[in-house]
Amino acid sequence: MSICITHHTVKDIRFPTSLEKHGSDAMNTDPDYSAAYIILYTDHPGLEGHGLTFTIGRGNEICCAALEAMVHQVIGKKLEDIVSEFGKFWKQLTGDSQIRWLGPEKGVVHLAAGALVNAVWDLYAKSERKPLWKLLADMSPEQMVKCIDFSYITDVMPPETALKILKAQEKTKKERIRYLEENGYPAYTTSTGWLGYSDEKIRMLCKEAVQEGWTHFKMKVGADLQDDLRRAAIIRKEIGPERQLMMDANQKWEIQESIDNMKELARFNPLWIEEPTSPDDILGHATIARAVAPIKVATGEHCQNRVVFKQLMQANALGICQIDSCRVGGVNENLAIMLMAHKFGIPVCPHAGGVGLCEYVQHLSMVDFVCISGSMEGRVIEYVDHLHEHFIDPVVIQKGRYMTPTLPGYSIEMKKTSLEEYDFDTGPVWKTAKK
Ligand SMILES: C[C@H](O)[C@@H](O)[C@@H](O)[C@H](O)C(=O)O
Ligand SMILES: [Mg+2]
Repeated sequence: MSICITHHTVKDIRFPTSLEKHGSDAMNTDPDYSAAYIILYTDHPGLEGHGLTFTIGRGNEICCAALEAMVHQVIGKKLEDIVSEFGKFWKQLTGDSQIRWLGPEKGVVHLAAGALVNAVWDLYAKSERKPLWKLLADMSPEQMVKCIDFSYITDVMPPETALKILKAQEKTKKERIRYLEENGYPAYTTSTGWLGYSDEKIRMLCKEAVQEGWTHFKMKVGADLQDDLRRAAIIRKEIGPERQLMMDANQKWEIQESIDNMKELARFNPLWIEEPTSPDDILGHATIARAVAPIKVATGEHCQNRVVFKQLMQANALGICQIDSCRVGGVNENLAIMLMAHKFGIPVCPHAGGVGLCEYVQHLSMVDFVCISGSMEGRVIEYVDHLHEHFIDPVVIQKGRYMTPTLPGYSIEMKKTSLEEYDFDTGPVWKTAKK
């Protein structure tokens, strides 16, 4: 079937999550979970590609403007022409000779590229009538390698090495697909530990989450050490010594401060410390990693692109690789990052604290399991319990595990009513709030 992308709509969608401090952390104290949202229409009525990139409020309109500036690259194109040379298309999109000056491959333009690229993948998966993870799982190693732009990473991951890894997993792929469909993929919850929540609320949410079968919990730290120690004690008491506790400082600390604070917090036996300091400080992360071991250093939600991931890995600075579905340029770049993580033996535990990110990243971890690492060992997908009701194909969690998505697409399409109500320009929710 030949499909042509004919036109598009970009929407500035925002949810007032800051009102109840959902999603709050030491750095981001009042996040309004937001999405620069794009719909690609085709010459087949009803067949659309949806994609979004996540921001936390003000500035979402800048991502929308970046999307408008780059969407010409897909309008009028045939889907089959894009996806048959997907890696080449990706390079052309992110390498636009004028827009590239705004990045390259970082910040607003790369966030927007993520939304656009993911919308094309959503359309591709819908046209093949498969959920995205299955579309990728069914690809041959050669086809998957063709989706990747290997620029700047061939010293670590040349296409031949990628092919070798994928071919090695090919033989046992079917067994893993079956296992995944029966058992789902392990997850952790962040929703019990947002920084703006009271001690009572945290205690209550932890009790509930233990009842629901969660085994891994993440808490926010970084605003005040004494508060962190008190809250960690509450959470550890509620979840007991066996369940895992992770900590996230959202870039708050200096290098020495990270080391000193983790010495104190180590008594609660955390599995990892996430984003202790600036996401750009590769050698700083390496220093922290050496000092706080065996506690691991996790980062990625603000990691600009595959090149920075590569250096974090080369510098032994990264213990947990937190890919993000739209911080980098979408599915294609994440395939490259997951391949590098596999080569370095680093578990991929995606970031999903935002709107739509759980819906997105579940597919990526499933592809990692089926095609790349072949393992769930030491791997958990983040889960946050917010805003899933706005999606047509929301995530399904059972006993602290993600169940495999079954509807065609990338699970990111929002309901029409939600897109209308939460539109920052015209939606009733914001008309009242702005008054
Ligand atoms: C502002 C956001 O909620 C962040 O706090 C969130 O993405 C967080 O860093 C996470 O790891 O989930
Ligand atoms: Mg985080």
